Amino acid sequence: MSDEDVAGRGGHRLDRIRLTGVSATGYHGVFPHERREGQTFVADVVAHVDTRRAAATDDLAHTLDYGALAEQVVAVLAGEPADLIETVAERIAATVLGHPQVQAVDVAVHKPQAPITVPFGDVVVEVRRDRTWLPAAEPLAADAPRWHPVAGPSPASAPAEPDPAGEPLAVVPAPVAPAPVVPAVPALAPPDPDPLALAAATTVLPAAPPPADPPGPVPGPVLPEARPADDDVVDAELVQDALDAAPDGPVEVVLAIGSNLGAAQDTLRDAVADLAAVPGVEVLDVSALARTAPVGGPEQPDFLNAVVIARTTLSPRDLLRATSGIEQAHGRERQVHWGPRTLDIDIIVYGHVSAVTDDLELPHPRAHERAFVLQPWAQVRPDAVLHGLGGGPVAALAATAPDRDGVRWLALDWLTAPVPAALPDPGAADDAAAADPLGRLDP
Ligand SMILES: Nc1ncnc2c1ncn2[C@@H]1O[C@H](COP(=O)(O)OP(=O)(O)OP(=O)(O)O)[C@@H](O)[C@H]1O
Ligand SMILES: Nc1nc2c(c(=O)[nH]1)N=C(CO)CN2
Repeated sequence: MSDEDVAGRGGHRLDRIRLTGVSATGYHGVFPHERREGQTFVADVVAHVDTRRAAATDDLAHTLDYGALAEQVVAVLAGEPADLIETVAERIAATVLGHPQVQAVDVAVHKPQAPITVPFGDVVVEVRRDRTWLPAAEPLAADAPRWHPVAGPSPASAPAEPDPAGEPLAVVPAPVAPAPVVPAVPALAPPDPDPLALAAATTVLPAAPPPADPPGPVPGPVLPEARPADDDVVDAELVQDALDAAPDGPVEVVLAIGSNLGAAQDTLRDAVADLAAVPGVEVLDVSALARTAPVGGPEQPDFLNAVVIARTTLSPRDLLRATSGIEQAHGRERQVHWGPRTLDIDIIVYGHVSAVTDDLELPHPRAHERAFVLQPWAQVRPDAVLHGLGGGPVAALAATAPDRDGVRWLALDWLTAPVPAALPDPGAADDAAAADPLGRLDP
């Protein structure tokens, strides 16, 4: 199997969960006797994931449960027959990628009893698939039946029956209940009494059942949509995860907006209006405007930052699409990491959802250490609590954040007040702290 590293966001090597030698009797093969009699198939799986959150919390709910994974692999091996072990490998890869926290997967399917006419040790097909190089087969369906060589699919709950010839059925793969699926990363915080937030946490990322639970009706994996079997144009959009699911009801979200290029205050005002105009987004509150020293990146002008509290019925990823669209409409370019920008919109929290995926991380992974986010947030929601790793009461985090001294001033009426002459270029005057052009709040 490929031993090449898989890089996660930021270029770091992803961690690996390796499961080897999972075996089951399956009915794959092109020959009738293979379909009839079955043989042993063995699979090795390496899931490439970021295990830090699970390790930090020592919580199974934040990683891939290898027990559940093994059951899913067996269900594919012992499931619907395919002619080729290539197809079996793709099905396993698709099933493993159904776990949103898995960024890439290596699968090897061995067929040690393959009908080969010369002595041989093993024959194995190895594939690596990820979210850009997608599997070319369907994943295991949540309600996949076990396979019977004579009768075909049969409900997992049905007892073995004699076959028409009066003989007991020869080989019935072990009943495999659809494996419980570990959610992307469920909320770390205790359930929020706010029914909206709770709905978000439980609907978007359902909590994992405790490992000791007997197999029962559990939600299946969030799977790629069906596609024609021989469609070799693989559409990256087809792989979905829990962050694509719309919530049952409106969810409160916190968005951080920032700008340090062009007419920053006008841009931020427009951004608030643009957000309010997105169908499925209702702006509830907008914080004071902060003038902040740049954190990280090259030398650049001060930022203007604010926080928007909104309510949304969009899925987390649809919300990200909407915010990215607004950034682009305001001429956002990504040339320099943490470089100057006309408009930046970060999703700080989406209800109590916690998730780490390639394109969206919730809560925003750096929010807990950014006074330019925390101070405006605490100003508009003094009792807010940031959940997740490094979280805590927002006001307290703001008071200790490393960049707290860079938050120069806060202006309350920035949405309605005319833009003062001193403001168009936030980076122009370094003595802005002293010469507060709006003279409102002193942080
Ligand atoms: N919570 C989140 N909010 C917004 N973007 C996110 C989030 N989590 C992950 N991303 C991803 O981050 C990518 C890069 O975002 P962006 O260029 O705005 O980063 P940045 O603002 O320069 O840095 P930072 O993420 O540290 O604020 C986005 O395209 C998006 O897919
Ligand atoms: N003061 C300040 N510094 C930053 C900001 C920002 O909005 N304000 N955004 C960054 C990347 O999102 C990096 N650094």
